[in-house]
Amino acid sequence: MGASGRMGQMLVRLVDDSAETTLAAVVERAGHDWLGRDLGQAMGGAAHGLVVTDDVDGALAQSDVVIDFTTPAVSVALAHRAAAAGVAHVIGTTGFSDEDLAAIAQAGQTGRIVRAGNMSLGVNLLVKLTRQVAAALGTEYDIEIVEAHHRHKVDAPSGTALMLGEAAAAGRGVALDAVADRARDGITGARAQGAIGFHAIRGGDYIGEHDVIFAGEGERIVLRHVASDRALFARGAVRAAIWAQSAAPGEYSMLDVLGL
Ligand SMILES: NC(=O)C1=CN([C@@H]2O[C@H](COP(=O)(O)OP(=O)(O)OC[C@H]3O[C@@H](n4cnc5c(N)ncnc54)[C@H](OP(=O)(O)O)[C@@H]3O)[C@@H](O)[C@H]2O)C=CC1
Ligand SMILES: O=C(O)C1=N[C@H](C(=O)O)C[C@H](O)C1
Repeated sequence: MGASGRMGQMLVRLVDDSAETTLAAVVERAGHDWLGRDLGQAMGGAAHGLVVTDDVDGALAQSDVVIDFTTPAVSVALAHRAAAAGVAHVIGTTGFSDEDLAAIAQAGQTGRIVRAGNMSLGVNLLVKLTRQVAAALGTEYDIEIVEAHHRHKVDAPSGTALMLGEAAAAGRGVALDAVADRARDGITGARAQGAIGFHAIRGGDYIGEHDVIFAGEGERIVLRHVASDRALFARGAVRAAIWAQSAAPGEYSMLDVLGL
């Protein structure tokens, strides 16, 4: 789903190159200029043999799993269509509202869904570490999450930053919504003890960088992940797609896939 996108094109190459996977169909939005064209030629290379389509249900009928890095509205609708078709759904999309997440959870009652704001092993390990460090340190250590992404990214904080924030809040035994501080500007007053701050840098070609800072008196601990190749996320998504084949209905995360 979203074959022409930054992640979509990465996934096409990876699925084609893997001995464990076969690309069954490629979908783009109605009106897209790739529709009706050979996929390989649309990507600027040799003919592939698959034609890009906007027929979602036709594509699902030919597939065991759909990998989806698109937009929240597309992913929410697809979660229900994939569940109805008995097709597993790997969701990499970020920027969901609470209502979107509830709708995806509902689809996960009958469908098999793996959803993660970051599909990399390193970030999911960082999620575990963040929870541990937050649990070990008291609220005298201020938690700030700083993320940097390319200029085209449309959502903030990033899905990864929110995963890290959720982990930090869980480590402290609080709800993220109760402590998140997502926008500081002007005379904000002093920092509230226990707040978890979020900061988003957007520019150039950053692929994705995340720091979780625990700032105390006389010391700072910084947990950092730097993605230097987008293929990292695609590899995680393909791993999730294979894992989902043997999963029972439910909504899973990459922690489940990776056994973390
Ligand atoms: N979980 C993870 O590990 C990662 C998650 N992401 C997330 O994945 C999402 C996509 O990122 P990225 O690839 O950079 O974004 P892009 O904008 O490059 O790709 C999104 C693609 O989805 C297509 N699309 C839009 N609407 C539809 C539709 N109705 N049907 C089919 N395709 C559609 C877009 O087409 P068009 O442009 O023509 O509208 C575009 O090709 C973002 O939410 C991002 O945050 C990204 C990297 C890693
Ligand atoms: O939009 C991106 O590019 C990325 N999005 C994900 C996010 O929102 O965290 C994952 C990765 O950082 C790249």
